[in-house]
Amino acid sequence: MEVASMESIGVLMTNQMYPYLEDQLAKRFNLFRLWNYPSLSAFAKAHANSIRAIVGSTKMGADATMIDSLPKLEIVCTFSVGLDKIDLPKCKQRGIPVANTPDVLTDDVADLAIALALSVSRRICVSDSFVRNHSWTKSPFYLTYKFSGKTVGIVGLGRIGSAIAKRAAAFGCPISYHSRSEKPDTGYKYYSNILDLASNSQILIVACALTQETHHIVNRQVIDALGPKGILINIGRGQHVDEAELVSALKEGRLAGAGLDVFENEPHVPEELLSLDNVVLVPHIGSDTVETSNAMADLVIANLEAHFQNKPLLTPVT
Ligand SMILES: O=CC(=O)O
Repeated sequence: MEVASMESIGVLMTNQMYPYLEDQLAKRFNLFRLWNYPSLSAFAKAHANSIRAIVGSTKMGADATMIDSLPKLEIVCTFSVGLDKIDLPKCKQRGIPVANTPDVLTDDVADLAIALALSVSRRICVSDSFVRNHSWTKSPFYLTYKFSGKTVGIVGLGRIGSAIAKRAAAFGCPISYHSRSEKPDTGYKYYSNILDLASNSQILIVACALTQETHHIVNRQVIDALGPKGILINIGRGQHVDEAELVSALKEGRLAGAGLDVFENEPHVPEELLSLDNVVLVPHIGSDTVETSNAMADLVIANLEAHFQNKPLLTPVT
């Protein structure tokens, strides 16, 4: 099928993501924007039979209700590596392939994990404010803590976890990890139990996928095992961490600090975190660079075009 003949194919974007992606989709397909409709049911009533593809994101994917309301749906693509907003069993049951955007974002997310670990350890954000608000003219900044050489524990040694490990190793950090199964030939120490990983780490970095098994994988026990000198970094999903427990631990000095890209109820962040000097908070920007966002958008388009040309998907979720 020629690219031009795809113009009649109905594609539903679930929410506003990235203008370049939206423009490219609109150029190639018959693009429907869900946010222009009062509700999914109002949209489905008008256009259910037109939609052959969904493009979702970390904010809104494709849940069972959406999938069930689109009888002609053939493929779900997500502008993300994470699949937690897609009902995968439902897609499987309907024989609907799913494609995400792995690999192209790995470097950025791993870079951010290290940036957060450095920022928390060295209090980069607080010391930046210290200069801006002229405090430096009155006193020197207080001493912070070293990052190089700290023991780093990684939860989830997939593509992103491995990229974080590589970077942390370059800082002279001994690396350990926890995952469902031991990975052969990594040279990193494996812990089958996250509590043991946390007890043996000074910095714990969450980099696994969000599933039922990993929901609140960082709970009070894990936080206490990491201990009052420990730092937690989360570039996975907010739901990996019991946020209420994290807030209490930080307030009570049972944890030294945290660097968070993700939150349980994004974009809402617990008020208590906002006044703490020992946390660095960023708005789920792990892959949000121009280069990577473009690459992710191109991958979404390439997967859709492959599907509608009966070619194999570039990055199918298996
Ligand atoms: O959170 C970002 C992603 O899943 O790509």
